[in-house]
Amino acid sequence: MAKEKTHINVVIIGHVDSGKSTTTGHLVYKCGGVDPRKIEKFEKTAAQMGKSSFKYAWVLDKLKAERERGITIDISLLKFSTQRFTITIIDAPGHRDFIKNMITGTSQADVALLVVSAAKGEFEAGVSRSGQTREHALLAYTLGVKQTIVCVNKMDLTEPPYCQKRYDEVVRGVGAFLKKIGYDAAAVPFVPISGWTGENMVTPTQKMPWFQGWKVKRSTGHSSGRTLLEVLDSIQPPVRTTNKPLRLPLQDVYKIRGIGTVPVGKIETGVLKPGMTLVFSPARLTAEVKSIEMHHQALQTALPGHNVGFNIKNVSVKNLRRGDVAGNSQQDPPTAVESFIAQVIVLNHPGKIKTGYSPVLDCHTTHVSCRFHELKEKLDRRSGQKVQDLPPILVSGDAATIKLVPKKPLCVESFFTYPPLGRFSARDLKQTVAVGVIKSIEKVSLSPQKSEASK
Ligand SMILES: Nc1nc2c(ncn2[C@@H]2O[C@H](COP(=O)(O)OP(=O)(O)OP(=O)(O)O)[C@@H](O)[C@H]2O)c(=O)[nH]1
Repeated sequence: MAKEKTHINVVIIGHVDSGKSTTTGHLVYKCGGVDPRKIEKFEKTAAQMGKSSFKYAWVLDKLKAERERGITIDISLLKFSTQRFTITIIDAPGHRDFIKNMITGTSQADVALLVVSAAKGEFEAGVSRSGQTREHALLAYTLGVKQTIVCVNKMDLTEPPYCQKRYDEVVRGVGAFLKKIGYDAAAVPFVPISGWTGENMVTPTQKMPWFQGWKVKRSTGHSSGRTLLEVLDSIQPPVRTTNKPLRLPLQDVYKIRGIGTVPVGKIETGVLKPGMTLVFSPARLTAEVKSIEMHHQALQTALPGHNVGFNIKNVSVKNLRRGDVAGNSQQDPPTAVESFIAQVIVLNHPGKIKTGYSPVLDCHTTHVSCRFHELKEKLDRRSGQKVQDLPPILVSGDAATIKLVPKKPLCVESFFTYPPLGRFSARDLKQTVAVGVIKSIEKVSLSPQKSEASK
């Protein structure tokens, strides 16, 4: 039996219309992740509607519609295999509520594929102050997505087509702000492609002889790739924490005909098995796991990194929601927090931040408004050393230790104990105003409610 390939979650991010859906749909199609008959059907329908350029983008949307009809219990929409990995493309968020969905999807990812258009004016729009290219890269970094690959897309639309000068210009622009955010620019590969024509996606292109591949620095030495597929295959397998207690932030909860309540999400730490009794926090519910599925296959042991759907007994779908965290009732079960202490960096807030400020915090899959209860100390941004006790205000660029109090029930963890549940970004005025790492939590001292049946 062939050794099972490592499982990797990839989230596709980038400015509106940069080509995320087209590139994703075309890549999965070329890697055999989509039934060719489906593409033919999409091609015919798209042509009839005069939208033939949308045929690959529809792959994503149609499969999403399938899922929403409740005919599958896992969220992993698109799966395909490369030489080394089984890759799940995490739900590419639609237009509505984009940032929230993008953050939730990103918080589940091991790798971010940042799609940047090289077409005239489109790159510039994406990196402008109102553009999403920069904000998405910042959110991916903050939410702990360790590896990023930049697809320089729409190379067929540069002037002249497949122009090296334009590619170099985009690489310089994006590399500069990735470095500013904190990425090790030498470890971020760039790949010129056309998501529409398929150039340089899975086979080397003749149209860009000037591109001989990208050497990336890895802890295991250097690896390189020329096509998008080769670069995806060169990523560093993520370190999975199986030796910690279970933490599974819910991405969504479905009611599946003939099965019952099915929460879905990515296992961040620990393992999930049928028969386990779970605690859900802050819902304060307990329930037994009946079955687990990933990519339509039943699992007896689900591991960190796995995007799973699992069926639970005696809990109604309306009592659980995105942002609840599942854990093992026998091993450090998750609980809600009264408050938590975090190290926060203020990014681009137009005014002055004082005690009482209450932005929305995005942490793992949850979005909850939290009050800046006490500005405990101002820190030197580089060294982290204290420079002032109880600063009266904070402005852009300041770093501080802050006590935060959630305005609604919230389950988060210290970064040291459970890293994926211990980092957050704060949003206000429709932009990311701060990022933070949780140093300690004060737990709510309540025992979890029994499941409905045992009441
Ligand atoms: N010529 C050309 N057009 C492309 C390419 N990639 C995408 N497009 C077109 O650009 C438009 C937007 O593509 P999408 O894939 O929907 O972009 P997106 O980033 O998913 O868009 P949103 O989900 O709305 O943010 C469509 O008309 C695509 O056909 C490309 O490589 N070359």
